[in-house]
Amino acid sequence: MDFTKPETVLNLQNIRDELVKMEDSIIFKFIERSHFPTCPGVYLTKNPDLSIENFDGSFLDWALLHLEITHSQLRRFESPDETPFFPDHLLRPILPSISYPQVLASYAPQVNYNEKIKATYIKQMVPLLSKYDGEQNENYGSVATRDIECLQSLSRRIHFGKFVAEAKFQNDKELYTKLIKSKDIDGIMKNITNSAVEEKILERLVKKAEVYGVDPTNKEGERRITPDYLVKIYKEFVIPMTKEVEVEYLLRRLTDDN
Ligand SMILES: C=C(O[C@@H]1C=C(C(=O)O)C=C[C@H]1O)C(=O)O
Repeated sequence: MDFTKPETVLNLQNIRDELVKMEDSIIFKFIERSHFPTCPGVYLTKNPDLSIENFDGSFLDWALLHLEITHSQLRRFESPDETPFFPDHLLRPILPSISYPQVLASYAPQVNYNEKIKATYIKQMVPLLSKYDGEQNENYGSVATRDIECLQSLSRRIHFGKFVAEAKFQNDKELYTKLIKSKDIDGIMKNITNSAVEEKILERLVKKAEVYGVDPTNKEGERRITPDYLVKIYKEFVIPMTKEVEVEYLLRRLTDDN
């Protein structure tokens, strides 16, 4: 997929192929996170054991914010497939700007699910991915960097729903215009859903987890990335949030004459 070539971007099969490629990246980042315990202190705002001057968020928030500031100067967030967690803190790139052809509606950057993605990752995914429940202060930096890798991959995957939605809108403007005009959210959700594609994704994840996720060195009682965990994460969190992004993007689509 080449974001300078719109015809490659809005081809639904190309988009689906891209989502398949992201599975491997997400699984390998989950495996990296699985080497550490839950480390709840990383996510605690105003953690008394980890006070950060002039900052009242969590250690993870501080690390993610400062990485995004640097990445914004490297032009990361000019790319249409990147959605920042701290959009109000970005800086201008030090590299020359790339004028990507407009593929998505002008409001696309405002469709930002990262707060929900972060909350879901911390509350629902970390307990499944981490090796055991507990602290490991000496690894706070490693845990935060692994979490950021997971969050950025999950964010890119879920916000790819904007490309899926635009492709589906272009493929059937009449249907979606009618549904959007009548604010038929259930109708939009029903029509963007492709259960066969979802089923195929979950079946493939089981196979990949069996191949990639098994760690023979795991001690008794320690968790590891099992096929069930991966399927649960995708089925209950990743796919539903991707579809929410699709619906939110489509609901505003008639406000833009792109
Ligand atoms: C991404 C798509 O839209 C929906 C979301 C999917 C997902 O998040 O994996 C898969 C199929 C659809 O229900 C698609 O149609 O490919």
